[in-house]
Amino acid sequence: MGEECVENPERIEIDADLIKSRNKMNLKELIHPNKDENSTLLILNQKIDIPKPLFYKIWTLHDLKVCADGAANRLYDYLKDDESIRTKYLPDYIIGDLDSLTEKVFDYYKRNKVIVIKQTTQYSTDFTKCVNLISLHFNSPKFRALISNENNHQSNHGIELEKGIHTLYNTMTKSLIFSKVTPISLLALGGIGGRFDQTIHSITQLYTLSENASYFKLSYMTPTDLIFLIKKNGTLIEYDPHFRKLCIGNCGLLPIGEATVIKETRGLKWDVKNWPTSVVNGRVSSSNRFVGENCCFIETEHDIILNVEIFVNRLIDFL
Ligand SMILES: Nc1ncnc2c1ncn2[C@@H]1O[C@H](COP(=O)(O)OP(=O)(O)OP(=O)(O)O)[C@@H](O)[C@H]1O
Ligand SMILES: Cc1ncc(C[n+]2csc(CCO)c2C)c(N)n1
Repeated sequence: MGEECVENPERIEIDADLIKSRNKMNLKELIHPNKDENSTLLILNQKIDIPKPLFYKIWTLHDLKVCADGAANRLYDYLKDDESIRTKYLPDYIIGDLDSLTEKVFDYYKRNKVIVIKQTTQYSTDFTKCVNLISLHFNSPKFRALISNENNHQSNHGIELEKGIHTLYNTMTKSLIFSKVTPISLLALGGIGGRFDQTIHSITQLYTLSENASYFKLSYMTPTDLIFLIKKNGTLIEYDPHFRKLCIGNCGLLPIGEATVIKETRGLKWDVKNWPTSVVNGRVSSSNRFVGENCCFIETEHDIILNVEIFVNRLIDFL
């Protein structure tokens, strides 16, 4: 069958019941995780640049809060207005090689009983140290026991200094039955749009977690976008019509990891069928948008990255 592209009106009805999709997701749940999942807000080392009420709300909606190294400086600075606020928003963990964490911020969070774990390896990023830590936190009773043992406080919480977190993680995954693991909704702030190597590394994490630790549902929130991975073989993306109308703008289907074919989309302004897409040949569905009243269906031959423009000033009204 040849390729097709049709231009739809601004609103169309999509009958979700008629769509056979392997995966279903709700757009809002990327920010407001479902209560039956474990959830983590991961703060990466870039200036926090979203409205404060939204940040506070997102914070309270997540079970666990983790700062990657210098991200703790960013959190500390973001909450500079009022000391009492700062003590309300203490992360559960700070982890990294601790090269960017300032002494003042290190002392502050240590004093306030935040668990600070040093990992010196220069063969993984502080981001991946965080990801391994988050999985251990939720899935390893042994790790939790190590952390809660007061005797370990002075010795990096009993975690070997170079790459202990990776060793513990690798041991744990050997006995982890993935299908039984409670999904972890992981919302990362920062990581995109600053340094380009870091940005690309962040994108690699969408693919590698989907492949190797699929219980993670990772997405990035920036001041302009939500960015996440759509698995191959069909995903139905659902949303509230008002949420779409007020909080959502453009979207892009981005074959960053590999070229693919978009088998079918239903509910985009420009819906396609059998549409080859690749970064190399320059055929990418950018500046598209959701026109399905309450859902959109996307089916691709390989995993693909989706960015959805968000209006951060309005999000708070829907959380
Ligand atoms: N400029 C940036 N743009 C995007 N993401 C960033 C940026 N700086 C840091 N990050 C993210 O925050 C994490 C923690 O930041 P940190 O400064 O500790 O970086 P790092 O892992 O030590 O890398 P490097 O030593 O290359 O700066 C990084 O692993 C990365 O995911
Ligand atoms: C081939 C190769 N390229 C780069 C690095 C450097 N590196 C990768 S992750 C990291 C930690 C950042 O905090 C550093 C320094 C390496 N080890 N191997």
